[in-house]
Amino acid sequence: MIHTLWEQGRLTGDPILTAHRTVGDLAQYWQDVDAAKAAADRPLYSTYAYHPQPDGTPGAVLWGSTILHPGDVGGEFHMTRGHFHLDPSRGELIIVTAGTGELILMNRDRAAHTVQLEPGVTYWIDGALAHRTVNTGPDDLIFWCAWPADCGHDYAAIESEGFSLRRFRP
Ligand SMILES: O=P(O)(O)OC[C@H]1O[C@H](O)[C@H](O)[C@@H](O)[C@@H]1O
Repeated sequence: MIHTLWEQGRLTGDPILTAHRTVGDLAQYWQDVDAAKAAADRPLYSTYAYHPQPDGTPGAVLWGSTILHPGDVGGEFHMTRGHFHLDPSRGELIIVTAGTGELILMNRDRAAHTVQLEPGVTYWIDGALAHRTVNTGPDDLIFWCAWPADCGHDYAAIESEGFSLRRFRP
Protein backbone atom coordinates (compact mmCIF):
# COMPACT_ATOMS: atom_id res chain seq x y z
CA MET A 1 0.00 0.00 0.00
CA ILE A 2 1.13 3.60 -0.61
CA HIS A 3 -0.09 7.05 0.48
CA THR A 4 -1.28 9.78 -1.89
CA LEU A 5 -0.14 13.15 -0.55
CA TRP A 6 -2.75 15.34 -2.26
CA GLU A 7 -1.40 18.70 -1.04
CA GLN A 8 2.18 17.89 -2.05
CA GLY A 9 1.24 16.25 -5.35
CA ARG A 10 3.24 13.10 -4.77
CA LEU A 11 3.11 9.51 -3.57
CA THR A 12 4.97 7.80 -0.73
CA GLY A 13 5.44 4.15 0.03
CA ASP A 14 6.87 1.34 -2.00
CA PRO A 15 7.32 1.05 -4.90
CA ILE A 16 7.03 4.58 -6.25
CA LEU A 17 8.66 5.27 -9.62
CA THR A 18 9.93 8.85 -9.65
CA ALA A 19 11.29 10.93 -12.53
CA HIS A 20 12.52 14.53 -12.50
CA ARG A 21 12.75 16.25 -15.86
CA THR A 22 14.55 19.51 -16.74
CA VAL A 23 14.06 21.92 -19.64
CA GLY A 24 17.13 20.31 -21.21
CA ASP A 25 15.53 16.86 -21.08
CA LEU A 26 13.02 18.21 -23.60
CA ALA A 27 15.68 20.02 -25.65
CA GLN A 28 14.22 19.34 -29.11
CA TYR A 29 10.59 19.78 -28.05
CA TRP A 30 10.76 23.57 -27.63
CA GLN A 31 10.21 26.03 -30.48
CA ASP A 32 13.11 28.18 -29.23
CA VAL A 33 15.92 25.63 -29.02
CA ASP A 34 18.48 28.30 -28.06
CA ALA A 35 16.35 29.45 -25.10
CA ALA A 36 16.03 25.79 -24.10
CA LYS A 37 19.82 25.38 -24.13
CA ALA A 38 20.18 28.47 -21.91
CA ALA A 39 17.68 27.04 -19.40
CA ALA A 40 18.72 23.40 -19.74
CA ASP A 41 19.25 22.78 -15.99
CA ARG A 42 15.94 24.35 -14.92
CA PRO A 43 13.63 21.82 -13.18
CA LEU A 44 10.52 21.36 -15.35
CA TYR A 45 8.35 18.61 -13.84
CA SER A 46 8.38 15.56 -11.62
CA THR A 47 6.30 12.40 -11.96
CA TYR A 48 5.43 9.82 -9.32
CA ALA A 49 3.91 6.47 -10.34
CA TYR A 50 2.54 3.53 -8.40
CA HIS A 51 2.50 0.20 -10.22
CA PRO A 52 0.50 -2.23 -8.03
CA GLN A 53 0.99 -4.73 -10.86
CA PRO A 54 3.76 -4.83 -13.49
CA ASP A 55 3.51 -2.35 -16.39
CA GLY A 56 1.72 -4.12 -19.25
CA THR A 57 -0.52 -6.31 -17.06
CA PRO A 58 -3.92 -6.56 -18.84
CA GLY A 59 -6.70 -5.24 -16.60
CA ALA A 60 -4.35 -3.55 -14.14
CA VAL A 61 -4.69 0.17 -13.38
CA LEU A 62 -1.67 2.38 -12.62
CA TRP A 63 -1.78 5.59 -10.58
CA GLY A 64 0.48 8.60 -10.65
CA SER A 65 0.96 12.33 -10.33
CA THR A 66 2.80 15.08 -12.13
CA ILE A 67 4.00 18.40 -10.68
CA LEU A 68 4.59 20.73 -13.65
CA HIS A 69 6.38 23.94 -12.55
CA PRO A 70 5.34 27.40 -13.85
CA GLY A 71 7.51 29.24 -16.39
CA ASP A 72 8.32 29.45 -20.04
CA VAL A 73 11.13 28.75 -22.50
CA GLY A 74 11.45 31.61 -24.98
CA GLY A 75 7.81 32.46 -24.20
CA GLU A 76 6.54 28.89 -24.65
CA PHE A 77 4.84 27.71 -21.48
CA HIS A 78 6.32 24.80 -19.54
CA MET A 79 4.92 21.49 -20.75
CA THR A 80 5.26 17.73 -20.53
CA ARG A 81 6.69 15.70 -23.44
CA GLY A 82 3.34 14.32 -24.52
CA HIS A 83 2.68 10.88 -25.98
CA PHE A 84 0.21 8.59 -27.73
CA HIS A 85 -0.94 5.31 -26.22
CA LEU A 86 0.04 2.33 -28.36
CA ASP A 87 -3.39 0.79 -27.76
CA PRO A 88 -5.94 3.44 -28.80
CA SER A 89 -8.66 1.62 -26.87
CA ARG A 90 -6.81 2.44 -23.63
CA GLY A 91 -7.76 5.87 -22.33
CA GLU A 92 -6.61 7.72 -19.21
CA LEU A 93 -8.34 9.66 -16.43
CA ILE A 94 -6.80 12.96 -15.34
CA ILE A 95 -7.73 14.82 -12.14
CA VAL A 96 -6.37 18.32 -11.44
CA THR A 97 -5.83 19.39 -7.82
CA ALA A 98 -3.74 22.59 -8.12
CA GLY A 99 -2.75 25.25 -10.61
CA THR A 100 -4.08 26.18 -14.04
CA GLY A 101 -3.16 25.07 -17.53
CA GLU A 102 -4.26 23.29 -20.65
CA LEU A 103 -4.42 19.71 -21.83
CA ILE A 104 -3.50 19.53 -25.54
CA LEU A 105 -5.09 16.59 -27.35
CA MET A 106 -4.20 15.54 -30.91
CA ASN A 107 -5.22 12.64 -33.16
CA ARG A 108 -2.94 10.81 -35.58
CA ASP A 109 -4.06 13.18 -38.37
CA ARG A 110 -2.67 16.03 -36.20
CA ALA A 111 -6.08 17.60 -35.55
CA ALA A 112 -5.72 19.11 -32.08
CA HIS A 113 -7.82 20.83 -29.43
CA THR A 114 -7.35 21.84 -25.81
CA VAL A 115 -9.14 21.42 -22.48
CA GLN A 116 -8.76 24.10 -19.78
CA LEU A 117 -7.29 22.70 -16.56
CA GLU A 118 -8.06 24.01 -13.06
CA PRO A 119 -8.53 22.35 -9.66
CA GLY A 120 -11.38 19.84 -9.75
CA VAL A 121 -11.28 19.21 -13.50
CA THR A 122 -11.67 15.47 -14.04
CA TYR A 123 -11.37 14.49 -17.68
CA TRP A 124 -11.33 11.20 -19.60
CA ILE A 125 -8.58 11.26 -22.24
CA ASP A 126 -9.52 9.21 -25.31
CA GLY A 127 -6.79 6.61 -25.85
CA ALA A 128 -6.55 7.49 -29.56
CA LEU A 129 -5.33 11.02 -28.77
CA ALA A 130 -1.83 12.17 -27.93
CA HIS A 131 -1.91 14.22 -24.74
CA ARG A 132 0.39 16.90 -23.31
CA THR A 133 -0.16 19.18 -20.32
CA VAL A 134 0.89 22.85 -20.31
CA ASN A 135 1.24 25.11 -17.25
CA THR A 136 -0.17 28.55 -18.14
CA GLY A 137 -0.42 29.82 -14.55
CA PRO A 138 1.88 31.27 -11.86
CA ASP A 139 1.92 28.15 -9.63
CA ASP A 140 2.70 24.46 -9.86
CA LEU A 141 0.15 22.55 -11.95
CA ILE A 142 -0.55 19.33 -10.05
CA PHE A 143 -2.57 16.55 -11.65
CA TRP A 144 -3.15 12.88 -11.06
CA CYS A 145 -3.73 10.15 -13.61
CA ALA A 146 -5.08 6.61 -13.61
CA TRP A 147 -4.35 4.59 -16.70
CA PRO A 148 -4.49 0.97 -17.93
CA ALA A 149 -1.18 -0.81 -17.40
CA ASP A 150 -1.38 -2.22 -20.96
CA CYS A 151 -1.90 1.11 -22.77
CA GLY A 152 1.68 1.27 -24.08
CA HIS A 153 3.43 4.60 -24.72
CA ASP A 154 4.52 6.10 -28.06
CA TYR A 155 6.85 9.02 -27.38
CA ALA A 156 8.66 8.82 -30.72
CA ALA A 157 5.81 10.28 -32.81
CA ILE A 158 5.73 13.40 -30.62
CA GLU A 159 9.49 13.68 -30.23
CA SER A 160 9.85 13.81 -34.03
CA GLU A 161 6.69 15.67 -35.11
CA GLY A 162 5.58 17.57 -32.00
CA PHE A 163 2.00 18.74 -31.49
CA SER A 164 0.19 20.90 -34.05
CA LEU A 165 -0.64 23.37 -31.24
CA ARG A 166 1.84 25.27 -29.04
CA ARG A 167 1.05 27.59 -26.13
CA PHE A 168 2.90 30.90 -25.59
CA ARG A 169 2.80 33.60 -22.94
CA PRO A 170 0.66 36.47 -24.35
O1 LIG B 1 5.42 11.28 -19.88
P1 LIG B 1 5.08 12.68 -20.34
O2 LIG B 1 4.33 12.73 -21.65
O3 LIG B 1 6.28 13.60 -20.29
O4 LIG B 1 4.00 13.26 -19.28
C1 LIG B 1 4.26 13.19 -17.90
C2 LIG B 1 3.20 12.29 -17.25
O5 LIG B 1 1.92 12.87 -17.54
C3 LIG B 1 0.81 12.10 -17.03
O6 LIG B 1 0.89 12.07 -15.64
C4 LIG B 1 0.83 10.68 -17.54
O7 LIG B 1 -0.17 9.92 -16.98
C5 LIG B 1 2.15 10.04 -17.19
O8 LIG B 1 2.18 8.75 -17.73
C6 LIG B 1 3.25 10.88 -17.80
O9 LIG B 1 4.52 10.34 -17.49
